Amino acid sequence: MFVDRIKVYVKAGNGGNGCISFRREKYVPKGGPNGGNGGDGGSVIFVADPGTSSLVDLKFNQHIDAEHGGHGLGSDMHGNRGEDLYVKVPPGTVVMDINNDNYQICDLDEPESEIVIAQGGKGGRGNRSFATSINRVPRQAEEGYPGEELVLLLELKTIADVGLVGYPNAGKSTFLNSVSNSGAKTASYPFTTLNPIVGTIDFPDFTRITIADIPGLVEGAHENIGLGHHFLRHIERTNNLVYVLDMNGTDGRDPLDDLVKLKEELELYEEGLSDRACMILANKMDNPASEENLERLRKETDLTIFPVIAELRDGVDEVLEFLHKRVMELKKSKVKHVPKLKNIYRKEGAVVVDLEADGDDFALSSDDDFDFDVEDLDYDDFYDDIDEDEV
Ligand SMILES: Nc1nc2c(ncn2[C@@H]2O[C@H](COP(=O)(O)OP(=O)(O)OP(=O)(O)O)[C@@H](O)[C@H]2O)c(=O)[nH]1
Ligand SMILES: [Mg+2]
Repeated sequence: MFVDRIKVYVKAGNGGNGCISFRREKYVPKGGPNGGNGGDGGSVIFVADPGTSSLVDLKFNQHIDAEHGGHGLGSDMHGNRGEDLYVKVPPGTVVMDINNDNYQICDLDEPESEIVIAQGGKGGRGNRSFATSINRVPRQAEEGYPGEELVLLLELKTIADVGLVGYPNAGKSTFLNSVSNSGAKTASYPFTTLNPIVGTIDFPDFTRITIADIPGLVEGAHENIGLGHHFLRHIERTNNLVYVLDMNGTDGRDPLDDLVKLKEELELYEEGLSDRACMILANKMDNPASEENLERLRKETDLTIFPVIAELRDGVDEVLEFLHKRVMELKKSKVKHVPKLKNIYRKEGAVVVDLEADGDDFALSSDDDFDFDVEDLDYDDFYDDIDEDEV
């Protein structure tokens, strides 16, 4: 089973209570306070685990509770720290706070990234911690603080470089299987694929692209007809969309008509979504009617069209080459060059920051038009890297 939307209750551990206790020994009748502190409660931590592909390990309405901290004891014994609870979720999981208008707490879109979803409560201090020179016998201790508690909506939004969009039976899974080992089931009936399946393609230059087989769209998908939202959600995060058309026009369909309607569905779900279409995979070109449809299609659209017989792997390499190039170019343009700090010093009262980016040196001075206040800068991290004398 594949689950991509689930509600869970999350509760971090409470801190343990502090203890009130006094040293009592045979020859020490009036011993000092020795009540230990309570241990901190464990936190609930979500981890984006690449080995997890669906939220199926969690049950709807499941309670996810981290361990409480132990209470403090006499003889200065502190309570044990509650253990943190790590919960594996698939990369691409969006975490929302149900009690706060589905406010988005985080988006675990980076594999291996983790976030403390609910912070464990701090342990209370025992009476030993309250002793002062004035009050040597404090009869006072703190209770542990409660751990954070949340009701969450987890939603998985597939992350892939390319998304295959098409009507049921167009041949999306057949294509993906022909180029990757996705193992998507193919069959001659619609809705064979019910969940997004991501195939990975490795290239000889050690780059890789991922292609998601997004289940068949139907008219009205934007209104959630045919589980439309369930499918469309996974297109939101795919930067390159490929329209997969059945050029045969099986079941009385017309590929040109399909193209118009697919575009329409995307736009109705989210304005501008259809701008992400980068090509048309004109499939099932193994039929005489297909050639004629292809000619008509060429006149109707400016998108690059690749005629393909997915079933025979005919033409699929050209498609891969095109997608590979496109994805890599997009990725390259997104790389941010973070400037490297070389030096900070004062010059005539102004703070000057020397930076290096892309092999070029440049300097910023507080005399320049900064849109932040130099005094507000946190230099601590910078100072670690540079010579104290120069500052
Ligand atoms: N003639 C012909 N049939 C094809 C070709 N590619 C796929 N098919 C057939 O079309 C049918 C549907 O293929 P799928 O890959 O399951 O289609 P899909 O788009 O994944 O369909 P859903 O998962 O239902 O959305 C299967 O019977 C395939 O064998 C092709 O190039 N030529
Ligand atoms: Mg399929």
